Amino acid sequence: MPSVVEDPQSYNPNYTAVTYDMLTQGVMGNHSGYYVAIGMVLVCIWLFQPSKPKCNVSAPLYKSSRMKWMFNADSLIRDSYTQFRDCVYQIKATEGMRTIIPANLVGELKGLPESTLSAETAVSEAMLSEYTQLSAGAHSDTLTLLLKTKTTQNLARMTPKLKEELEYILSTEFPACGDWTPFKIQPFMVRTVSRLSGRTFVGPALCRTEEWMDVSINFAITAFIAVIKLQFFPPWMRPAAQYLVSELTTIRKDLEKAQAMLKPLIEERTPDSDTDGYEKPDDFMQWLLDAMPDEQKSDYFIQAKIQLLLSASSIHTTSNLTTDCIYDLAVHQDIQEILREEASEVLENGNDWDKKETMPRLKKMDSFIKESLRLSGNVTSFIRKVMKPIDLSDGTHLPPGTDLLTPLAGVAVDERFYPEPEKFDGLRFWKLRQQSEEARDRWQFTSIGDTNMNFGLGKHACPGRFFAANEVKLILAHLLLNYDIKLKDGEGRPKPNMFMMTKSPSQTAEVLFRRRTNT
Ligand code: HEM
Repeated sequence: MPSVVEDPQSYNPNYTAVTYDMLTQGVMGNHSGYYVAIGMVLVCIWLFQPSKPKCNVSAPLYKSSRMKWMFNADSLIRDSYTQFRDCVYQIKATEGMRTIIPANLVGELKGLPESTLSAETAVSEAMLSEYTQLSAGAHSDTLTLLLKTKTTQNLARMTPKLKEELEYILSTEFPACGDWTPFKIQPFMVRTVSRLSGRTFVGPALCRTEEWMDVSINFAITAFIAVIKLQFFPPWMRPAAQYLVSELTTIRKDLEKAQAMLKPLIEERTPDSDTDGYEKPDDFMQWLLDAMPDEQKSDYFIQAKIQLLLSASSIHTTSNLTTDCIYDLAVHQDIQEILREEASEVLENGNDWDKKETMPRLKKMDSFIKESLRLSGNVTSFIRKVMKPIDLSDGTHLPPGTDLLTPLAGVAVDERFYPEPEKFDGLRFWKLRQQSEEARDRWQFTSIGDTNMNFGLGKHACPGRFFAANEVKLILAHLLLNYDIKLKDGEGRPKPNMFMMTKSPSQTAEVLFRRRTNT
């Protein structure tokens, strides 16, 4: 069994990550013998339970075991895609039948309203929000709007603060690297991204505290374990079985802890907000406070929940990608110098982080990050539930209740969209952008499209992707300007871990860093 499992994330099942160790520890607690016995019975019930009621989609079924869906969804999607790449097909997943929509038809769906094709219902069902509370509910729109407006528009202004945070964590938690030094980068990246994001989300007073980092990092992990445990019980047993899932209590306690940490900070802010000369703090906590109706401004529970959902959506997704980028830099030595040169040119005197044009000018870096995400990103995308009947142009009828996904891992290696798809070409998207005036603004890391679904599609496409791009570029540029990176002698690129539809970079691999002397 691998010692690590998955990627983390948000209240979208496409992103949740836990280690196998965490999972087994979480599942067994201190009564391992007892839980192993119960666990084995449940696994057997679950593995052999009859298929869920079939939905009436007339589309071929790709036959595969549930174990493959659990432990090897990446190959499952790639293999099934090879067979059916331009047709609608179905896969029996752990939670029932999933209808897979090919890239050539997804365009017909991405603009449909929530009342016809729902992302919220699909995510809520997949994350068992009824039990786990993993949903912003009525506040989803506010969260998304603030990410699209305040967070994205203020990126350049926030970047020097993030850089300050990055330098601080490097000086306190990164080795000196006078000579080549092995370092486990994944756990460091989780803490770094949590700190940098925290600086924008809750401000400097809270983001450096271990208590805040602990809840903001672990909320997604605890929730993911809770979902997995609950999934072992058939739906009719869950109202009772929820009391056996200790993580649900941990989730409630984490929300209470977050609320207790946020309350004094919010209280400090509210009375002064209208006073002359009072300078409002510049963070998501304040933007949210300003956006909330008066009667909810002192609802600390809502603020805690939104903050933890924000952390759950952002920390592990972004840290996974940054870790994958480091692994790719370690493998592809030649690209390090190219990206370093670009970074020194763009940052001229090293202090231009607050200029709006700085990040967009890191075009080769942008391409490199997108290529890493193409080959290491999620397995599926566009999780949706059909609410009203839909007829596709190929004649497929999708009745209400149908659960949809797109085969991201297959599309990402389709040679029609990405020539020499298995080859890692850090400048792939940069070269495409050079081809014409029209292509200049396409193929960006944050661009989305029917063959480019790492951030989803349509109204629910990831609103945090510009923030993520900013963070990853900042971290990589800073590391490249200050360190050389390579694999340990005789080792290849660290293998990713697969668990329950999610893929995440190795959490235990070490790569070598050496401080550059000319900086
Ligand atoms: C590399 C990093 C990231 C990846 C790969 C990623 C990926 C995704 C994907 C695939 C979706 C679902 C889109 C859909 O169903 O159409 C999504 C939704 C979302 N993401 Fe991200 N994300 C990342 C970073 C972030 C960050 C940094 C934030 C917050 C600052 C964030 C906040 C959200 C939110 C709030 C949603 C739900 C949007 C909605 O349902 O309307 N994500 N993300």
